[in-house]
Amino acid sequence: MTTKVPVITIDGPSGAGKGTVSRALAKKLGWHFLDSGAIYRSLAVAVTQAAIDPQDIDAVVRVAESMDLRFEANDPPRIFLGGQDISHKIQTEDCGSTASKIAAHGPVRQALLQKQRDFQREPGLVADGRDMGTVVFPDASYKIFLTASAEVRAKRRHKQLKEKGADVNLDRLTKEIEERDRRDKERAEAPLTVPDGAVLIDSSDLTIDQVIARCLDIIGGR
Ligand SMILES: Nc1ncnc2c1ncn2[C@@H]1O[C@H](COP(=O)(O)OP(=O)(O)OP(=O)(O)O)[C@@H](O)[C@H]1O
Ligand SMILES: Nc1ccn([C@@H]2O[C@H](COP(=O)(O)O)[C@@H](O)[C@H]2O)c(=O)n1
Repeated sequence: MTTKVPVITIDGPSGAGKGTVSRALAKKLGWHFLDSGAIYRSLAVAVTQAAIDPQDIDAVVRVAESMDLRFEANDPPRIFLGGQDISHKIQTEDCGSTASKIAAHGPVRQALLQKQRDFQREPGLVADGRDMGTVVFPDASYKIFLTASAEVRAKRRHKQLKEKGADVNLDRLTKEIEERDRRDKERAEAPLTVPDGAVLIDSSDLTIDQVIARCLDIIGGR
């Protein structure tokens, strides 16, 4: 008999707090954490560094299949591409935007599918992304859809980037995030949507700790 490794999926739009909450939950539970967006962002870095046209899907797929990614679960977590620390490079909105353009293509998503599923290891996994509950882990034990108003999400992202020393303009950032969300929702392949059976949490008026408490309630305080 095989025992299923439990998975909690947290999907939602940009800046809803998925990464923050997923990481905290994984730490509380002593489970693994998958930041699937970081995989798409790393591919965007790899494609840019190789001077490949993001529209050349065959070439992007080849990079996706061969890229050597390593995650280090430090605080903050670090990510290495072929030994190069790209943890800072993947954080820009430009990188998020390129990631979202290449993520719209089915063959690219297919090339990254197993890399994400490999994170499902004992004792459990908290997986953050856009299609965790719909495509990557459709049999997840618990599914959460975390959202917040577009205005709140843009302000959060603006504050986050400013704190990291980035020179960002709120109006421009709001437009870029709206454009990325629209692309993620409207694409034909694995669009961002509320998975069947997911519990919706709107974090617009909740603190990070309140969101974590709600998630723990949903999974029965495991
Ligand atoms: N409930 C909250 N209240 C206030 N700030 C929050 C809340 N949740 C998250 N934040 C802050 O918002 C910023 C974005 O959060 P986070 O990176 O977790 O979002 P995300 O959903 O993972 O976004 P993306 O999908 O674009 O990576 C962070 O600086 C985080 O600390
Ligand atoms: N499961 C996922 C995760 C991410 N993407 C795409 O990557 C972009 C960046 O993701 P972040 O969570 O790091 O902001 C995102 O906008 C999506 O286009 C995805 O398609 N599927």
